[in-house]
Amino acid sequence: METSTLPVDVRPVPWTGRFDGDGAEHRRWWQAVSPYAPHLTAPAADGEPSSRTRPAVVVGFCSDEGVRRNKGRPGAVAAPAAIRGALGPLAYHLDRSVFDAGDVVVEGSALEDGQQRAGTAVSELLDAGNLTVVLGGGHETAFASYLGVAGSSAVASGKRLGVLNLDAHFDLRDAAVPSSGTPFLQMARAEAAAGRELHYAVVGISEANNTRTLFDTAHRLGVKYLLDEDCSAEAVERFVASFLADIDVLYLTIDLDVLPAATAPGVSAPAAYGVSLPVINAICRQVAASGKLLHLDVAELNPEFDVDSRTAKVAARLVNTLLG
Ligand SMILES: N=CN[C@@H](CCC(=O)O)C(=O)O
Ligand SMILES: [Mn+2]
Ligand SMILES: [Mn+2]
Repeated sequence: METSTLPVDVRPVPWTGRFDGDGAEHRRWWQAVSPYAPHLTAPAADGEPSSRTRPAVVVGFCSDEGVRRNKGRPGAVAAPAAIRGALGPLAYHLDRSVFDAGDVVVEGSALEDGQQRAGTAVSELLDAGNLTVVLGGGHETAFASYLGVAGSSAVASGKRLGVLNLDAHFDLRDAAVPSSGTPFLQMARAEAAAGRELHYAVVGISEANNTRTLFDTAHRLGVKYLLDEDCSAEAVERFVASFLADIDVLYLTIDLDVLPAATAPGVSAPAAYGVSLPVINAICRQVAASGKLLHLDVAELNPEFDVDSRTAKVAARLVNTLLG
């Protein structure tokens, strides 16, 4: 049997959850997810599957080095296991297969090496016809995701990429070293080096938690954004529809600190205001229905501060919505 050659450090371990029976009518995520092997997800002979049905492959990115460098609260290194733990018991109503490719682990301060390896894994999985799902990690996960998406044949062949970030923060810091606060400026620079422009939009920006210099950078780069206080269901729907209209493929990144602290306490920087879960979930439905979703990631879960696993459960629910 063909085995995976992906550059992961930890092979997938069995998922767990409640057992109600073996039949499809009892199926939960833990019973549906299989370890990834390339031959299992090979594209059908009759062409490319739609993004609504193509197999999804989960990769963990175990890292909080970016949060540590950004002076935040470390702990996101344990998030991939916590999100899998919250997804496992959920009822499985999906029209697609889901595979687990294991984890890329950032050893010590070797963040850039981990981002490169995760990027290589994502590119390979995308080119094999899968929808890729990276479970971070601090928001330094986003640059690993970007490397994977930018290295895919979809983007190399000229499809217009959009990056949609659900986040209280721009993460456009101009810092000497990459961190969880820098990934989108890194992307803008990488896109410019490739002769392209970064199409970057953010929903949920907290004016009080982004300095003037971050707003200036956002304006200079042409970033589209909605402030948290302006996130009515209607405004968000219009904003996302207009962003989706001008791109071919979407990379969606969810920084869980976009949600109010009561909904998502388990993050490095909990939000005093935040965007409500129904609005964030509606974006996930809209994105899933668009058929443009190429890749997604979920970042910034910190299990050390996660009261009753609330934030992990929210992350699992959003992934379930996006893949369902
Ligand atoms: N990824 C996190 N980014 C935020 C964190 C803000 C904070 O710790 O207060 C940022 O750098 O702006
Ligand atoms: Mn962020
Ligand atoms: Mn944030």
